[in-house]
Amino acid sequence: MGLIGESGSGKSLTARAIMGLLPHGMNLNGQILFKNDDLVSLSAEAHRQLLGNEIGMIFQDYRGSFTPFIKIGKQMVETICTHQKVRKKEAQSIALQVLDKMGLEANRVFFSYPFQLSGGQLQRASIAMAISLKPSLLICDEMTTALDVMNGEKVLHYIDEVRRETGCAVLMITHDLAQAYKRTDRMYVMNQGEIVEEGLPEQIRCHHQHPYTKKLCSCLLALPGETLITDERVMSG
Ligand SMILES: Nc1ncnc2c1ncn2[C@@H]1O[C@H](COP(=O)(O)OP(=O)(O)OP(=O)(O)O)[C@@H](O)[C@H]1O
Repeated sequence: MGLIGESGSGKSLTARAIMGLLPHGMNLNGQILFKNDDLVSLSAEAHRQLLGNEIGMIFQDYRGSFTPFIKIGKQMVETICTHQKVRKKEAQSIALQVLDKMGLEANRVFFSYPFQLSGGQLQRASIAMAISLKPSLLICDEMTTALDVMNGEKVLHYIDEVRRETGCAVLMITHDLAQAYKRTDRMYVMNQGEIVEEGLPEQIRCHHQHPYTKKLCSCLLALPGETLITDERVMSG
């Protein structure tokens, strides 16, 4: 499922509300239905129990995903052991496998401190950690922003694979309309904290009703199309 909308429309706060991680002092009204629970009326402790195993999130700001002075592998193994009933050795093999799937040099990253990795490598390691727990709902908040196109595609492809394998739901929050059209089954458009339109990607793209969706989509359609390279341009180049 894709959630799109301009910067400041409330996408990340929606995700944080699902996680029970709203900034201190913010009030929450309404319902968030997840399986048989209304997350809004759960106690903080019961809500916390759902995080990791049931609901996982890949944050836009990946730098907070790891403690700076503990090696990536140790943190992954501890997280996997806390959430799943597996021994350290098995957790280590799960961690290495997912790091590898993210296109990383699994061994090197496993034995590195966070500061020894590039931003893109660290983001992929944080995605690996969230995915290794195989949550029922995976929230991806602008997760490919720190990645180059090739690694971004690799990660999105792997998340598709995980989705097919485990049947988990993926909530993809993105500014990238093309990515949302390509990767989601249903799209929701958010404006000033409210969902103003929803539908199949084709409906949102070609048969949208709301003026705000029209404005958003026109930005994509306004991208320059492919132009033929003329002999003249080749000669002058
Ligand atoms: N900690 C906070 N305290 C007060 N207001 C906040 C806080 N975090 C976000 N907001 C406000 O809530 C609104 C929605 O923010 P949110 O981060 O959900 O936007 P977004 O759609 O995810 O934007 P972006 O695409 O830029 O990440 C914004 O007006 C923002 O200024």
